[in-house]
Amino acid sequence: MIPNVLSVAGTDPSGGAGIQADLKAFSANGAYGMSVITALVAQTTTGVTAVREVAPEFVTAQLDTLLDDVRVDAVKIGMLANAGIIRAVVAAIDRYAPRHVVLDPVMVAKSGDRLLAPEAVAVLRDELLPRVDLITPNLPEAADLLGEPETTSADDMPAVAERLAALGAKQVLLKGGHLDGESSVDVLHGGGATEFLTSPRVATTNDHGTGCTLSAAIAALRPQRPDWPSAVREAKQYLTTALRESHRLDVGHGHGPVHHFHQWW
Ligand SMILES: Nc1ncnc2c1ncn2[C@@H]1O[C@H](COP(=O)(O)OP(=O)(O)OP(=O)(O)O)[C@@H](O)[C@H]1O
Ligand SMILES: Cc1ncc(CO)c(N)n1
Repeated sequence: MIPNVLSVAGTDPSGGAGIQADLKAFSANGAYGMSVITALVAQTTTGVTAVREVAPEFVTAQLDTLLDDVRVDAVKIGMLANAGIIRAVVAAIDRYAPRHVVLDPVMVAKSGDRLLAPEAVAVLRDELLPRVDLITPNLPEAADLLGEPETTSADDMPAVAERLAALGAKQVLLKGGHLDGESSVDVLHGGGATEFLTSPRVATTNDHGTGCTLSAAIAALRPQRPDWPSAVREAKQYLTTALRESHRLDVGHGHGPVHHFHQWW
């Protein structure tokens, strides 16, 4: 049976990040995609010009309407914008207890624009993080969640991932995309094990929405695979291929999107 996978996130009219990227990644990874929108974001490859946050009660209305009808096999949570929306999502998780939940703790867009109110970071850490199965922070997000300076070395990443696990996340995928080097290194920590996931760094400026794509691919694959490490490794391979194929796109003048490549297209 094809899994039903839900993205709870903000929008990107240019189709590279947020809900739009998630739905493409779900389809390409064999899932049926659904979405609950938390914020309308006027953004493209060059940055964000405006944000309209959805009222928390309307996020709840979308979640309840959907979850009362449809079985959801996995959820990917992205941009949440503010504390009210975080709490609406927390309440829905408590009510419906979805099977697999991935949290990409989106805080700042690649362009530097904030996508989460600074005072909401503590709410995300204390109320949402302990309720999810996997969190996928990049290095600046990890530093913000831990209230410590950002690491600049891959050697430090296992210890950072361990400190994040101590906040209550069952599995932590710490993304090293912001480090320099020949390889793009992530660390997966959970269930008492730590592993490095290393892929060749693709020389491209088409890196808008890489984090969204990775977490969405993980959510799509998890119901189809026996455990988190299998889903995460395959999703990382999917992202590397999507980055490699991105040169075939001509979208915008800034950080372009990745190509949600499928072998039969
Ligand atoms: N040039 C690249 N080549 C290969 N992999 C990359 C490259 N850039 C990023 N990655 C990988 O992409 C994933 C996302 O990493 P990153 O740390 O950039 O996340 P992010 O900042 O959340 O992304 P975004 O905010 O654009 O959605 C990680 O698995 C990282 O290793
Ligand atoms: C809606 C949305 N979510 C996440 C990101 C992070 O890339 C973005 N730019 N926009």
